[in-house]
Amino acid sequence: MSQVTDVYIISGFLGSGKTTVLKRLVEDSQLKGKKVGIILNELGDTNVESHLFKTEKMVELLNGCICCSMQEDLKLTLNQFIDNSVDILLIEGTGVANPSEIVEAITAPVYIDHFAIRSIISLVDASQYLEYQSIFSSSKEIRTLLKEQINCASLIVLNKTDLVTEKKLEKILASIRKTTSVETPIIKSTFGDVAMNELLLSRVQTLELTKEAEQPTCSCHSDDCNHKHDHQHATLKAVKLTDVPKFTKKEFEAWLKQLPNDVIRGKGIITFNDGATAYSFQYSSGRLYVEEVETSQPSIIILIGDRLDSERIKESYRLLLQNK
Ligand SMILES: Nc1nc2c(ncn2[C@@H]2O[C@H](COP(=O)(O)OP(=O)(O)OP(=O)(O)O)[C@@H](O)[C@H]2O)c(=O)[nH]1
Repeated sequence: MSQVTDVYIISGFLGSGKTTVLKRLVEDSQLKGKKVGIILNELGDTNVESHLFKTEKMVELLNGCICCSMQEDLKLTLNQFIDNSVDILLIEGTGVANPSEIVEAITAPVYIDHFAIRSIISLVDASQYLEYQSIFSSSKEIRTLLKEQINCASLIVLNKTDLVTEKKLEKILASIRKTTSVETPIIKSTFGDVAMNELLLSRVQTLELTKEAEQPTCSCHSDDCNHKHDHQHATLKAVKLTDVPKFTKKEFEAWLKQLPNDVIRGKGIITFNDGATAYSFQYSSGRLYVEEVETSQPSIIILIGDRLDSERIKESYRLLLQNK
C-alpha cells in the first residue's frame, strides 16, 4: 500500500492571502526535501500564478470550483496523486470555495488509506472583513460562504493586519469569535508569516474515519456549516480581458481604482510602457501589487467580483484603450 499523504487545505475569500501562504508551505517543504503536490483551483479559465510553482507537481483545476461543480475533477486529480505519490499535498481552493465540501471529497472511503487531512487553514483579510459584512449585506450566499470558510477552519489566519489599526483588529477578532468555536486558534499575520509549526500542526481528526464510514467528518463546529447544502456562489463572476496593450503603471492603477466597487479582486500578467519585462499583478483590498516575472504567458487581466457587470467593465476598458 502507498504511504498516507499529508493534506493541507488552504481556504479563504478572494485576495485574503492563500497563495502567499501556499508559497511559504512549498518553500518549507522543499527545504526539508519533501516531494510537494499542489492542486490549484481557479474560478476563471486561466491561472496567472502558475509561474510561482514551476518545479512542483501541480495540477490546475480551472473554470469552476472544486467544492461543487468540479468535485469529479478533484477526484480524478486525487487519483493521480495516489499513483504518483507525494509527501505533502497542498490544496488551494478558489476564494469562493467552501472547505467542508473539499473535505468531503477527500474523506471518501476510497481515499482514506491514501490521504490524511492535517489542517484546514482559512485566511481572513483583516482589511476587508468588516467591510464585506456591509458590501455583501444583500448577498446571503456570500455572507454564508464567508462564515463557513471561518467555521470550517481548523486554523484561522487573520492576515493583512498591517492594513488595519489595533482597535479595528480587536473588533474583527470579537466578530470572528462570535461565530467560531473557542477551540479554533486565530493567528494574526502579515503576508502569512505564521510560524511553520503552527501551519503544519496536525489539527484535523479525520484519521478516525473507517472505510465503512458513511458520513465523512470535517472539523466544523458550527450549525451554519451545512454539508448537504445546495452550494451556490453564482453571483461571483470572473471577467477576462485579453490582447492587453502596454500601459504606464499609473494609468493602469488609476483605471483599476475607478472600477465599480463590486470588483473585489484583480490579477494577471501585464507589461508596462517602460520595457519588455512582464509583471504579475495583484489587485486586492483596493491595492495594486506588481512583481517582475519570467513567463511566456501573454498579457491578461482577470477581474473577479460580485454580480460583475462584464459589459460595463469591458466598456470601461475600451475607454481606457481609446484614451491612451
Ligand atoms: N498589505 C498586505 N498585502 C498582502 C498580505 N498578504 C498578502 N498580500 C498581498 O495581497 C495580494 C493577494 O494575495 P494572494 O496570496 O494572492 O491572495 P489569494 O487569497 O491567493 O487570492 P485569490 O486566489 O485570488 O483569492 C498579493 O498581492 C499579496 O502580496 C498582507 O498581509 N498585507
